[in-house]
Amino acid sequence: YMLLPPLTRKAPRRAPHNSPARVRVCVRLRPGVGSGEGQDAPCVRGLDSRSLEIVNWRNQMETMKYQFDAFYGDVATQHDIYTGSVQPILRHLLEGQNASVLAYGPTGAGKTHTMLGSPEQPGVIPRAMCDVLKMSRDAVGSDWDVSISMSYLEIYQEKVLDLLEPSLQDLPIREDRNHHILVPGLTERELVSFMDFERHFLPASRNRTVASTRLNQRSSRSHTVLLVWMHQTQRCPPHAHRAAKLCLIDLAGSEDNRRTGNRGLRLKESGAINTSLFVLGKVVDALNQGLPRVPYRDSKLTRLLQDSLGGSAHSIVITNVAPEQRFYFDTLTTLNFAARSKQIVNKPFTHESLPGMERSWEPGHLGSLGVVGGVGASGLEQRGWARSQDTWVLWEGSWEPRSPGFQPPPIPNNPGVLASLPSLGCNDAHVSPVQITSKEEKEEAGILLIEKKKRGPKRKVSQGGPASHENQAPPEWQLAVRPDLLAQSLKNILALLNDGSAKELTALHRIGRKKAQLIVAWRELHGPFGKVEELQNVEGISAKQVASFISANILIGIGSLQ
Ligand SMILES: Nc1ncnc2c1ncn2[C@@H]1O[C@H](COP(=O)(O)OP(=O)(O)OP(=O)(O)O)[C@@H](O)[C@H]1O
Repeated sequence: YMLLPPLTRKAPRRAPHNSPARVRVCVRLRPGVGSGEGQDAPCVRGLDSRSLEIVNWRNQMETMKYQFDAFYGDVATQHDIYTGSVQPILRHLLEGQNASVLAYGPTGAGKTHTMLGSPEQPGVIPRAMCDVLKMSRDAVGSDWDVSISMSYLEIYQEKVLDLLEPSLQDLPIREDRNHHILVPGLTERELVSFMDFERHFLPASRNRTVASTRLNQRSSRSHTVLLVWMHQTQRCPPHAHRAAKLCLIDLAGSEDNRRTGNRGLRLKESGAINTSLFVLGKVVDALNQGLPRVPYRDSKLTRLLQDSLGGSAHSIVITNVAPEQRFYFDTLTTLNFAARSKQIVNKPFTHESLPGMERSWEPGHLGSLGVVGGVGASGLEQRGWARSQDTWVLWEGSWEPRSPGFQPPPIPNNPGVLASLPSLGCNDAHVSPVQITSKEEKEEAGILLIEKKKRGPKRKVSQGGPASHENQAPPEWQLAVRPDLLAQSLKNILALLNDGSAKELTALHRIGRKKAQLIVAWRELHGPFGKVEELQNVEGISAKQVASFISANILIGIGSLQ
């Protein structure tokens, strides 16, 4: 049963005709590491060739189901992934259309295995190179002359570094008048055979490895992009020319989103990784929903991919996840990220009602709401926004499971949110700096910014948290929820109030068994509620309690919005 209203779901939008191509998303589950006793039960289970479920074994009842374009279980081979999801898009290169393959997921989930593989189990990159080079050989004797070349770069801390020529640092990204994305100065090597490819690619990969030992795990903290160009020229007049680009990308580990207390370089790295991955999610979302604005320019990665994601390009994101229970939280976040524009088959649910503990976290569109959250057996997870001048931070955090009825403290909407979350007992906090400056972007993120001219002296904290939190709240800003989302949330709560059994009603915050019974009795006598506020007509429920009920169920953590 869906307990929290779908605060973050947007009305499905049909992509208009001629709209940019959809980005396909598939999930690959890596086999478990180790065997025998002590081995975790896997937290991810395949249901069919497109669906999977994730199980939190601390509470087996907490299960989420997702549907993607394809799901590859732990027995899937490199060949299965390649022929099932990658090879079909390569033929479009011959038509002069760009393509991209991105491996996404936390460290150790199998991105490099999927993209690169090993000599025994070659991955997407060597297989695609073989096919592309074969296409050029097959063209011999045809009307077209096909040539192949490659560039290899890394995006590290929002800087473009040339791996074929490591002395070239921080290259610019430009767009020509035909909207092709170029990296002036980037080294390009012509390839005739697979041996040529290995000759350039292997030492360049070592460049990356050398840097990683020096720069502390740089390999999983940078995005590596192999660009493969296919140029075709007609042998006979009019000697037409076609160019297509294939981008093969091993993304930085998505778990870097969730580092706590990072300082210095680590914090800078996290920020840069988060910016790119966060914007990538927004780009994929915008393309798949047919939104008029796609925020390619907001990160180096998406800017580089501007002509390879959307438009007439063909793209696939391979989301890698690990089965071990200890990666449950990473896996859940990764799947939620990947599922932003996918259908979530059902919402988190619990079969049993344990008053106050069965609230489940609503997954969905990151940042589409000021703060969302809910209490589940795995604790409480919340997301929110905070602002520091023109930089917004998106934060996420979780609290350990608490006693029934546990409410999170109010979260300050201020730039010090990173520092303050751990002190509030939030043990898995992380932030992602994002530039959100235009009104359009704020609306996209679901943020309504309310500028307050001046706030008076310290106000009372409204949700029972320590008063000191209020000291950290910014004097001039507060966040509110977009009215349409708010209306939708209220509608869903109303539906539950009108249709839920007494037991189901106790799943709502601030509704215990007694109040639930009062509501059901009132409903039987007077018929359904017209609006949530009418709860105050129920004898034994005051207007004040209704206000607190609404804010606890919709705006958990936004203490100032009352
Ligand atoms: N499908 C698979 N079958 C067998 N082994 C796998 C599979 N996927 C990953 N592995 C193994 O798991 C380990 C971690 O995988 P890998 O290095 O590809 O992760 P990653 O996501 O690229 O991590 P990082 O972000 O740190 O680079 C490696 O030893 C790899 O060989």
